[in-house]
Amino acid sequence: MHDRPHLVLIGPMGAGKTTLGRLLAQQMQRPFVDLDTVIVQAAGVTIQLLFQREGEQGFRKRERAALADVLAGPPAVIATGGGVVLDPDNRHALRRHGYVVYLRVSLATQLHRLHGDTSRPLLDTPDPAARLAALQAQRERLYLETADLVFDADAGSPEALAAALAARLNPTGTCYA
Ligand SMILES: Nc1ncnc2c1ncn2[C@@H]1O[C@H](COP(=O)(O)OP(=O)(O)O)[C@@H](O)[C@H]1O
Ligand SMILES: O=C(O)C1=C[C@@H](OP(=O)(O)O)[C@@H](O)[C@H](O)C1
Ligand SMILES: [Mg+2]
Repeated sequence: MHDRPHLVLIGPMGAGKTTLGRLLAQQMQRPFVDLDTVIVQAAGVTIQLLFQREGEQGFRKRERAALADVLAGPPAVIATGGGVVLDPDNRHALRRHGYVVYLRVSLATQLHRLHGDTSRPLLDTPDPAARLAALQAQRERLYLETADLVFDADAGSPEALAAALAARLNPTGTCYA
């Protein structure tokens, strides 16, 4: 058994973690786990409601617990939420149990992909572009220090990007290079 069994996607909102993760898991014949979905299923309410009721802090607590559970489970392709790297214990756990890929995209791509989205409470603001830029300024360093591989996910269909990323990984989900 590989000692870092999971393939983990990190990166900002709109990078395509959920979309590419699902496709990659199919391609690699591994289970797909979306961390936000695990949190929502455990809580029984949406992420917007969790933020309303418990604040971002409450959401982060649930996110930390969900991540620990998922990392202790069977080898999977895991799509995280954009803020998972804020917690130092999460960063450590991700690197210990997974091969971590940072999906890098431009601010313009994020804005384009997330236009009209109402499911992300952090974007419920008059100026989503400024919010995304501020989040990236805070988090980019954390994505880079956590990642084993940085993958440019800015252009191309989800299918083409998933195939290109899979081509850079061997069957255990670690990098050839
Ligand atoms: N390569 C892509 N090209 C165009 N649209 C994409 C691509 N990847 C994802 N999307 C779209 O962008 C939005 C955000 O994708 P999602 O996978 O939810 O990102 P994340 O999980 O990183 O926030 C979704 O509507 C998705 O369909
Ligand atoms: O960047 C963030 O802090 C968040 C990203 C979201 O996931 P995606 O990155 O999949 O959109 C979700 O976890 C929550 O709304 C908070
Ligand atoms: Mg997602």
